[in-house]
Amino acid sequence: MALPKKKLQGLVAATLTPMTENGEINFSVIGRYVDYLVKDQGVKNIFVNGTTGEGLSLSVSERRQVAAEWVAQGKNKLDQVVIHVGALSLKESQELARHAAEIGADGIAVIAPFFFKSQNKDALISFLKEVAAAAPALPFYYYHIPALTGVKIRAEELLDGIQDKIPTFQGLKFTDTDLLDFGQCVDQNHQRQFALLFGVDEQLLSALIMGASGAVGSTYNYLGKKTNQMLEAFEKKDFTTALNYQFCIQRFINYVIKLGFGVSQTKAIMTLVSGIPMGPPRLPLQKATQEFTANAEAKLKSLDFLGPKKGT
Ligand SMILES: CC(=O)N[C@@H]([C@@H](O)[C@H](O)[C@H](O)CO)[C@@H](O)CC(=O)C(=O)O
Repeated sequence: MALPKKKLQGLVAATLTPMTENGEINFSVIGRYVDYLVKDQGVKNIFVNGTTGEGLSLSVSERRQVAAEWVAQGKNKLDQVVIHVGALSLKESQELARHAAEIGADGIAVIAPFFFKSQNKDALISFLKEVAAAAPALPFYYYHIPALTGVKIRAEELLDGIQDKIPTFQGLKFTDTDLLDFGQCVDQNHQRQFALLFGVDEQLLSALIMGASGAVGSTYNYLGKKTNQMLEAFEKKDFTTALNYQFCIQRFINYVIKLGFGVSQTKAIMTLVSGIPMGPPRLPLQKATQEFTANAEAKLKSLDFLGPKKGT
């Protein structure tokens, strides 16, 4: 079994899937997107085809092409490319896992199936195990996001003994505000063998104190640099500075959440901040309004989050 080159840590940007105005995937900007993450945001790990990437709104063929493009464009630039391969169909998920291995991805992640839901931990692990087995040389991450899947099996319960069932298991992407559950995952992970990646950007500092090894999120696409400053202050045990950064990031996220915030709005903000066109989301999501974008821009400016504008 191949182990990861290095444990996944630090910031991981949950990438958006750029689209053209008529709803096709805009592969042509992915190279620029990689450079922007690395050079402007200091983010060298990505999580592709997840929630932010609208992975579950893409066809299997599109998911394969998007994954392949990110891996190709990220070669020698990015540290790790993790592909989300979760699907309602086990066969599709296995196909995507095999494909991720073929193209040279650094890991795969899987969400809990959310139409027919696993009723208990064993059922969920049986599903995850079958997917992981389709890519036996790739590190496997469970993507815990109960608010969207409706699968409420606690992560700490799932983690208990999981490597006996899934030998490639390498960690969790934990997108939930239940810090008791997250803390108990960290507590179990005393040998620090797993990457425990937190997914609620506005609460990252609390998770770092609990022992998160890194974070996967949508805002690291455009607030990666700011968040990296928070991580640096935390590493130096300068908790006052770290908290100031977290509060500043919270002011922005709190503001946009009140306006209505999701993938569509993230596409609008990323277009504004990076100058790279992300295009509209795919239905059933709807494009962010111009009013949202204008308000978000004013807030970014007032917080001094807008660097010099890039040419499009
Ligand atoms: C529900 C949701 O989309 N959560 C985001 C967060 O980054 C979120 O946008 C952020 O914390 C703002 O609330 C990520 O956890 C999602 C993510 O990493 C992904 O795209 O897979």
